[in-house]
Amino acid sequence: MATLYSAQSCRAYSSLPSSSSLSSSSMVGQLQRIAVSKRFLRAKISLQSQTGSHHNVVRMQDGAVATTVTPVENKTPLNKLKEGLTSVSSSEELKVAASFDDNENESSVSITVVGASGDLAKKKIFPALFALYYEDCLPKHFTVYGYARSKMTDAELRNMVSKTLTCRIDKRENCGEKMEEFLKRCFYHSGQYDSEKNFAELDKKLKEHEAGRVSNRLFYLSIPPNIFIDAVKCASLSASSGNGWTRVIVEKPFGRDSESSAALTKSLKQYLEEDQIFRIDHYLGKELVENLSVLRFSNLIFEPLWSRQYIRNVQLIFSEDFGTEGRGGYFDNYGIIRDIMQNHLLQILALFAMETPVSLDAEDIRNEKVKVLRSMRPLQLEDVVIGQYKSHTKGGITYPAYTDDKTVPKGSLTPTFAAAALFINNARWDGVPFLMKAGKALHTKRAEIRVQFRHVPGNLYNRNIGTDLDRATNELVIRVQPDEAIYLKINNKVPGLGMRLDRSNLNLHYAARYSKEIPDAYERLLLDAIEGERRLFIRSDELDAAWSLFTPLLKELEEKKIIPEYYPHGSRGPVGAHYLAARYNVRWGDVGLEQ
Ligand SMILES: NC(=O)C1=CN([C@@H]2O[C@H](COP(=O)(O)OP(=O)(O)OC[C@H]3O[C@@H](n4cnc5c(N)ncnc54)[C@H](OP(=O)(O)O)[C@@H]3O)[C@@H](O)[C@H]2O)C=CC1
Ligand SMILES: O=C1O[C@H](COP(=O)(O)O)[C@@H](O)[C@H](O)[C@H]1O
Repeated sequence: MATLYSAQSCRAYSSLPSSSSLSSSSMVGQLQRIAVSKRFLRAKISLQSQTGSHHNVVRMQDGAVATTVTPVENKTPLNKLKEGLTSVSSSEELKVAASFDDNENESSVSITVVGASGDLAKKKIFPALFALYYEDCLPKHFTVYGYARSKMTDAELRNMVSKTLTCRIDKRENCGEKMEEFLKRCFYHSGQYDSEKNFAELDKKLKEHEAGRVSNRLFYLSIPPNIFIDAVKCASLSASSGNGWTRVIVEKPFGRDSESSAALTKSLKQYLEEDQIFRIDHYLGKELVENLSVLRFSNLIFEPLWSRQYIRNVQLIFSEDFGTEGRGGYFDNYGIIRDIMQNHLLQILALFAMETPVSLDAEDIRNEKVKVLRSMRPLQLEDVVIGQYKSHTKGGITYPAYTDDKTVPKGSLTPTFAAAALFINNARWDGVPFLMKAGKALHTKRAEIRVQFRHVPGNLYNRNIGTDLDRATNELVIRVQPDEAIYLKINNKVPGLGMRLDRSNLNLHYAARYSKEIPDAYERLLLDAIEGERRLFIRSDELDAAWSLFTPLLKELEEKKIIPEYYPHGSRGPVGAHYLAARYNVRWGDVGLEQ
């Protein structure tokens, strides 16, 4: 099957044929297509000399070729491409007089991982940067700096990082060599997070690497939230770029309620403009979450069904089969509602439920998402069930309770499980329950979106289905992880002379359909931040709206000291979740024989 549009890997575009100037008639369609799908464009921009100037050529995966017009100084290639595209009119002869390569050669990107000695940096950020390097997605002149208080030499940082780098299963070619090359571009600077002097030293080192080129700087704050502002202040005052862009990726948690989140935003904005702040929610970078809009907006069969008219309920389910394990100190201050629901699941909900955006531009999409969030009613206590895992012995092994974690205060009431019913009070979704369920130390690790459709009115085959009409409900399942898949449960005739129906799956199983390994969410998001693409990052008004929904509930839970329902480590979680769903006439789709 042919692949439509856009490159999936930067690497696939590294060698492009020469192209001469192209006429508008052949180009306009292609340019429009690039314009509408520019977010998906991961095409390598090839720079070719033509009559003394330089000509920018982009080849789409389906072989289409497009050229772009003069870029603007000091922009990343993708932005330059966007700039070029918007200035093309349908009647124009596309003559290109651009010089991307000069800009490319003159600009550099320095990525500083603040908190480089930490868990997230080792587990996710350095491996994602390497994967981008391996895929030729990083700019020609880039440098990675680790920054933390721990004392380390460059060699020690490289040694630490090298232990976490992996090669793609489908691309082992030259991987060792690439790792060596990547590690040579990694450096370390030890400093305090609240020391302008230490950041000024970093600035000096960055300048040496930038060697007089336009300097673009990305700071990834991979540190505990209580030191975000110190680090932002020092980075901004002492180490921001003098002639290029400076961007800061901020990790969650973005506060713990409306007030603290607003205070964080206010403090960040003392040092940064909103468009420099990239609030990361790594679930938005997951492949199947990214695909949600494609599925809905580019297939005729789904969009007409996407409303209260046909959808009975939507379920957003997150479960982990391990406990807080070492992160109990952090977790106890937040709990599962803040850790997973208020951000990851709510973001998926907003993307799922939004109206068709004007375009795929970041602001158009975020405008629609924020409308969904603002149309929702804040959660009430009766809409929620909370739980906490207790110790459980199985097969001679004893699994600890949440409160057995030494970093968790004894008697903590922090929920490690929650189920909630949310409603969107707009014309499309009025009355449709959006049920969320999130938990740690459950029986399985999974994240999925389940869409249960209404029963077929006057179904001719009701007799063959039996009394339990729920068993015949069409259900669309988007399995975000693991083993990514999209499947649709349909009723089907069991082959044979009789008339017996069963429920079968139309199944798009990614491992069977696509040979390419799925990139980690952090790869996509880091690349977006480098390219200045904000679509998958949280805007401050989205964040405010998200906190408004959860803050009253969180306060009430804490003030009233609501006792969670205890569930055994490794179980399916509290039964209360089933009663909650039943109140809205819903059965959780992940429970039962066939899932
Ligand atoms: N780990 C994960 O899976 C996830 C993490 N996050 C978020 O990412 C950020 C980083 O997480 P993670 O790597 O786990 O964090 P860590 O606790 O590992 O902290 C990162 C680094 O920050 C420094 N640090 C830790 N505590 C303090 C402190 N009290 N004061 C000053 N410096 C401190 C340490 O470096 P040094 O001592 O060398 O200065 C440490 O190596 C956090 O905001 C977290 O909430 C988000 C999603 C998942
Ligand atoms: O943000 C978080 O996400 C992880 C789960 O991420 P995943 O990509 O592994 O599904 C979760 O374990 C952690 O508690 C939370 O802070």
